[in-house]
Amino acid sequence: MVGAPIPWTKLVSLDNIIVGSHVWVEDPVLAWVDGEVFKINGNEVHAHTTNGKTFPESSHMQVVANMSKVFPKDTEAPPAGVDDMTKLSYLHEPGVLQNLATRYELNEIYTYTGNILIAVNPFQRLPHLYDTHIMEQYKGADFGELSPHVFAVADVAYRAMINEGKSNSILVSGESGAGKTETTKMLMRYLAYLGGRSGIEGRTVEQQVLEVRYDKFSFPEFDNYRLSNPVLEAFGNAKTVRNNNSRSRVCQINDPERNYHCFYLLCAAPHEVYSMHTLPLFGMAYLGNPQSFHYLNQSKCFKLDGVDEAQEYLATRRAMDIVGISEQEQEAIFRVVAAILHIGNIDFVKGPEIDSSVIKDEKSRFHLDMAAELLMCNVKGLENALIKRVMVTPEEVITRTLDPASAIVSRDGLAKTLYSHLFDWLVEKINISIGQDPTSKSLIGVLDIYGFESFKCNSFEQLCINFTNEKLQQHFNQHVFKMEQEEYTKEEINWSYIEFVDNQDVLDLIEKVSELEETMVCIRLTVVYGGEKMVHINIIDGWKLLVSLVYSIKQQEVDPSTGGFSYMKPGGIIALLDEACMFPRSTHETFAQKLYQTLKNNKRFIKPKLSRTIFTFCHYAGEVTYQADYFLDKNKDYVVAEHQDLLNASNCPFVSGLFPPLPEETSKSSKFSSIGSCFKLQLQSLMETLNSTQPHYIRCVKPNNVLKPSIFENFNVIQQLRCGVRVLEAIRISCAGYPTRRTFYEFLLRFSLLAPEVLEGNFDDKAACQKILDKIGLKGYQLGKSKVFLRAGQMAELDARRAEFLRLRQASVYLQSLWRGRLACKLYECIRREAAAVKIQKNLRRYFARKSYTALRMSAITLQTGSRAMIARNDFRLRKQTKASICIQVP
Ligand SMILES: Nc1ncnc2c1ncn2[C@@H]1O[C@H](COP(=O)(O)OP(=O)(O)OP(=O)(O)O)[C@@H](O)[C@H]1O
Repeated sequence: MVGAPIPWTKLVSLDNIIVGSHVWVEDPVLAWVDGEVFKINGNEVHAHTTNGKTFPESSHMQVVANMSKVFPKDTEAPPAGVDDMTKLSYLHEPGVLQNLATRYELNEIYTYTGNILIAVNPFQRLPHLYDTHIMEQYKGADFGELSPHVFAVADVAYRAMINEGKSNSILVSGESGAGKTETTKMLMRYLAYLGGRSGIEGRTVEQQVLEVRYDKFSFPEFDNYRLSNPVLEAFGNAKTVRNNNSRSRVCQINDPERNYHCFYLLCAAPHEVYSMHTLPLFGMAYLGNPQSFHYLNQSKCFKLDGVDEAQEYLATRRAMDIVGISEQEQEAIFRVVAAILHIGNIDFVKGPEIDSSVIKDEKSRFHLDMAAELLMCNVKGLENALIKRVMVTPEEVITRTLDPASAIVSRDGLAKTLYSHLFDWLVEKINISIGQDPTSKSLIGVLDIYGFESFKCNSFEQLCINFTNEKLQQHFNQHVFKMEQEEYTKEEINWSYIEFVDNQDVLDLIEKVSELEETMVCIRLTVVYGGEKMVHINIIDGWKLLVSLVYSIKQQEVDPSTGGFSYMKPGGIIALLDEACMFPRSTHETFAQKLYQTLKNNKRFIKPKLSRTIFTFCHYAGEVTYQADYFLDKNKDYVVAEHQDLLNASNCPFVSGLFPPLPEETSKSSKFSSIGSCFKLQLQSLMETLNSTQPHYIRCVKPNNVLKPSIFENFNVIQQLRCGVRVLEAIRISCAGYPTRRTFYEFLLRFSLLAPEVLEGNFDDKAACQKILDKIGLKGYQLGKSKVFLRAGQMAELDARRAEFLRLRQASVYLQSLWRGRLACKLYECIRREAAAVKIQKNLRRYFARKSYTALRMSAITLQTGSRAMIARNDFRLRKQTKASICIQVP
């Protein structure tokens, strides 16, 4: 189901933002800052934000934001973040950003969004993440059981291939420097580890795996394929700047770019190599200083920091040996490379006839001779192929001369043709050498592809790259949508009304074919125009689109904007471009006019005011303005018949093999084949391959532009999440359905306080969840087999209710505590008084007790004293009487 893009504001219900809510609000410096709402005035939300960076002197500030720009914050999110974005209570941009930033700070560079892996470039080696011990842990582990990792993705793909015999693909994307190549290497290494090391034909599995197939995108001009193999790297990679607006790199480069590495490698090749590989002509390929070649000295950048080109040359030769390129073939390859550089140094001056040219001087002639010798072709033939053209008309064969400017175009055309055929040969050779097992029914494809591009100046290359990304975006949308559906099916919930955003309209704008092309495989039309006969043959043949034009019409009579084919209803830009390319009088201006005229009512097409050659496409990732200036030249991939004949007749079997004779019909009539159409077909084929596989997505994110560790630039990352990495797109799709899922247990843990009675006695988790949701009166949610599925915004609603409940509880607890305090105070007063009374009583009692005791004691003592005195006196009297009687007796 297709619908309009869903704005974020709709995805998270805003009704639940109330005073006291914790929220995210937009910030000009940090993108998003968190805060607490203290006032709501209509649509205005007033919040205290924590914004140390904007106002370092005060950690708190107030902001007023529009309700639509305020998102709820999960105050209960784990401090270390969550390893899967779908575990976030609120799936929105600030939440996702915060989670990635938190994890990045802890060197947790991988995070899942469902099955998609997000890899944030650490810009520092983290060897502990990739050692054999870790590989062993991920081997066979369930997805999601261990921390997110590239190994987990590779493992799933590998298991699916081994256990179910399914083909799998892993799509790695991200902008330049985001870590795609590193990620791809890790994937390859892990797959090689899983595959063991039982080498086939003496090569290890790792060696074989690390040589990637590149049969789908074989235009070296486009940097949209990744080259892990050193051979392809040398021939298909060049140093580029981000704002790469150059034309085909072989003939023209911009400072500070470089041409393809192989040119510099050959210039730096050590002398002894030539003598070691002493094949007759190889010594001639010695080039010396790159500065002396026109194709290299247009830029002042000749060397790459830290790269020893002589060593690289030897490494490339060794890699060529490994992929089975013979010594003779290697020699021929480098002869062609050298010849291209010599061809670039051939200059022309005006010849004696009108509109003719001749070789400029002795120096140019030297380079002409060198080129002819290296290509092993006739020197006069080469000269003629550069300065003359043969016109074949039904009536006669006319030879016409070229002026110096046209001769230079012809020269550069020859150089480009040579290079592109050489590159195609290498791709083919390497693919054969990898040698897929013909009996194998399944594969794992790793696609490392350039991300969406939008520069100041965007040309045909950017259109092709963005076209690719539109295609992959559609594939991604459909895949994520499918995954969602699968989850819903698994949980047995109803999902019929889920919508997602489709970009088919942008794809139509680019690739839609004209109505005639759509319906016919072979069309032959004859139009009488200006009294002359014009035949347009359009053949769609499997993967190859050959557009042939045979005309004997007086060229000036053709309307350049329509080319006379006004009856053919054109489709998208590629069809319009092909049409323009077929007419000699088309210019970039007439092409742009045609676009304005044909696409003026298209919602995705904008004609900037006052512009004559600029047009804007509204891509899924944003608007991109293209300059039509070089579109026609860049789209034409024609092999000039003279060049074709010359090189086919070369005495070098390798060179002549690069230019096999063309089929009879084509050789006569076909001069132009469209890069755009070819690209479209290759892309179609790639999509078919991808559609036959189970895809896995890895999205690489570049956290900063200074390429340093521990720096997380919020705006930079948001931009990538929105456009390049498309994580937010996945989230959007997910938000269109039931973005929040919680297992019954998790749900009860969080929300049972809203209906504590459901937990009394023995209870069933699902029934308890149902009771809670019924009590709250939520509509539109679904209960699956193990999870509660909530619509966008419902989590916020539940949280708001929970927060309200918690606030009420908090308030009543506060009141209770206040009253308890007062009661306690009163009680204390009583106790204090009682204690005082008891103390007084005690003291009095003691006093009286003491007093009576003392009196009693004194009485007793008095009594004791009296009685003791009486006894003593009696005793004394007795003794005295006794003594007296003795005295009386004695005398
Ligand atoms: N997982 C990683 N661990 C450590 N460093 C990394 C990792 N990923 C990327 N890097 C660092 O980032 C740099 C750029 O990464 P890489 O070359 O893979 O980017 P890319 O996306 O392929 O860029 P381009 O498209 O320009 O080729 C690497 O040279 C490396 O220093």
